[in-house]
Amino acid sequence: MFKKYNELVEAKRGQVHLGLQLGRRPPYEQVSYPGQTISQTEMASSDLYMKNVSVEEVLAKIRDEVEHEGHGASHVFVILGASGDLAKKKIYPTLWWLFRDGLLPPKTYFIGYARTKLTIEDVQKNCLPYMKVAKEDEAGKLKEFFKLNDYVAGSYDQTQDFVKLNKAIEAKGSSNRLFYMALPPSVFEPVTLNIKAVCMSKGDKWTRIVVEKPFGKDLESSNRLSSHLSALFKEEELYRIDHYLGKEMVQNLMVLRFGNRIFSPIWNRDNIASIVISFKEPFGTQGRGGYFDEFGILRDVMQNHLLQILTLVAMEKPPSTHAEDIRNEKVKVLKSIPPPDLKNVVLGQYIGDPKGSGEAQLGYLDDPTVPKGSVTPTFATVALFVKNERWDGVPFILRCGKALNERKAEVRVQFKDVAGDIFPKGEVKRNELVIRVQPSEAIYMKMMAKTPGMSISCEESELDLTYGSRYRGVNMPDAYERLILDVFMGSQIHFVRSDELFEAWRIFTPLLHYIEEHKPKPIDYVYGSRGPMESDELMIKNDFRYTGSYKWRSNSISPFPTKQI
Ligand SMILES: NC(=O)C1=CN([C@@H]2O[C@H](COP(=O)(O)OP(=O)(O)OC[C@H]3O[C@@H](n4cnc5c(N)ncnc54)[C@H](OP(=O)(O)O)[C@@H]3O)[C@@H](O)[C@H]2O)C=CC1
Ligand SMILES: O=C1O[C@H](COP(=O)(O)O)[C@@H](O)[C@H](O)[C@H]1O
Repeated sequence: MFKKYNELVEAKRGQVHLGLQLGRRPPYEQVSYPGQTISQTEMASSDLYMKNVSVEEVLAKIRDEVEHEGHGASHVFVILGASGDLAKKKIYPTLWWLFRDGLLPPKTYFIGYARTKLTIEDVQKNCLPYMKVAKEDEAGKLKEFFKLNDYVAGSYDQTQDFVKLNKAIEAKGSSNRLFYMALPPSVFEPVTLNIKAVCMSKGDKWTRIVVEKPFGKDLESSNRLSSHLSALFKEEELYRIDHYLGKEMVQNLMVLRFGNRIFSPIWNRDNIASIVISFKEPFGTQGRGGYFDEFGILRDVMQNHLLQILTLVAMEKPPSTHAEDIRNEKVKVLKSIPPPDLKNVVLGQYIGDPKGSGEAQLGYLDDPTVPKGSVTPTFATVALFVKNERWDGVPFILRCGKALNERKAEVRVQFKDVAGDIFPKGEVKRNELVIRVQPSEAIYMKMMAKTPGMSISCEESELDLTYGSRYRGVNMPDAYERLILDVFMGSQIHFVRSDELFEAWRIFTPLLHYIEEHKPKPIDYVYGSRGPMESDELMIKNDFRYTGSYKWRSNSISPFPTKQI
């Protein structure tokens, strides 16, 4: 296990071009240059990097760590809200997968903390259904994992309970500390205050705080939370998770755009007509309408996941792949986006499908946890504009909804019509580059090709990079696995910085306040449909053409019959 973690650290260190900041990277000697200062690309841990320390100091620190290897823990991961839904469905399973695959640093311990009095056996029982344990092969390893777990029951606002938690952490020895806030936002403030007061790591060990969304409800509440957190912690100690940034195809956007010569010259308003970024889910609120109703689809998905994807699609090339360079570019894009005009907004709410079965028969308002007559949107399409030289006039259409016809998240870049078309009218269709985030990751470029054979007409075809066939058997880690590992390693590339958050709320707050004040009735759409027709109309108005003529033939079936010779 130890070996594997080191291999990963080494592999990541090899990717200096990916700008990863490592929490720890033995052995340093191979890459150090005595007398020189650690530079951005010769990174050590982010905290060391921030202090711009010399190589000699880094070496001394590493030697010290190696000397004390035998004693104490290296890391303690604290799950706050350990009795909750996120903890059992995502955080514990993710820690288990990382542990099972030998990707965690050696001597990592886990401590659950929540008000409910639980034993480790209870925690294990709660999480087991989500941990995907291969029964015979992994039973021993699972035992090992839970042996490294502890649980402390305590309140969120009593400092003496956090003193108890601190004692449990200290019992593991001197360690780096990660606190994962799997908690409702209502207790963020007392919990972070108590961590700062009594649970911070000592000496040269670091503390990192992972914060889950929602990061506020609007610009004002988000700013309040940001000021609270920044008064307690340094920005490099804060990891704001947007789990879409951990998805393979979202991470791939940087490589696709900046690692290919073919895209950069056409990635602009001269060539692109519109860009659609979609999120669709085929189920409704599933009895969690009470929670959802407070936020609605704009806060739940659009203001964070879709806007984050937009920034990666629209940003300029950063000077390097260092986290701060990337996040600077993302912020610049956000600063260029004015709040949406109401004429570019369609809001919907699902109603039951009388012909459907089970949950599909129930509309949003039939959920007993949803307040009567709620006008909270469960679907939204919003066209945004990036007012800069590259994108002026190009609509970025963000579209998301619950209880739709399929599960899908994708980016669809639609190019302009061919100028001076010489083919029969209507035959040539627009090119489209589709980046499918989920399910079944794929990138395909819809393009025109001559119809094979004697024909001289053209037809729609594709360049197809379907991951399932191109990368057969490759393990695709879950978004949380990548992101939690990044926290261990001190890489903030895939985390949201406070100024990104500020801009994201600045863009959406006027619309959110309008909805709260004026309560416009969302358009009904039937459970299991594509959403309101008005959304398609808004897309047409914003220069997205859907022809419905494209037919994809799976690449596993050859359309050409093999000739018998
Ligand atoms: N490598 C691969 O795996 C490949 C897979 N394919 C698959 O082939 C299928 C077709 O691909 P695709 O490009 O992308 O085909 P189309 O251009 O035919 O469809 C594009 C999308 O347009 C949307 N749409 C449907 N009706 C309307 C409408 N009236 N107005 C506006 N939009 C509409 C649909 O999405 P929505 O309902 O979300 O609006 C649809 O998915 C897909 O299932 C795709 O995944 C294609 C190529 C390669
Ligand atoms: O953040 C959220 O995301 C999920 C969808 O995540 P996915 O990885 O399954 O696509 C969504 O269901 C939830 O409402 C939202 O809060």
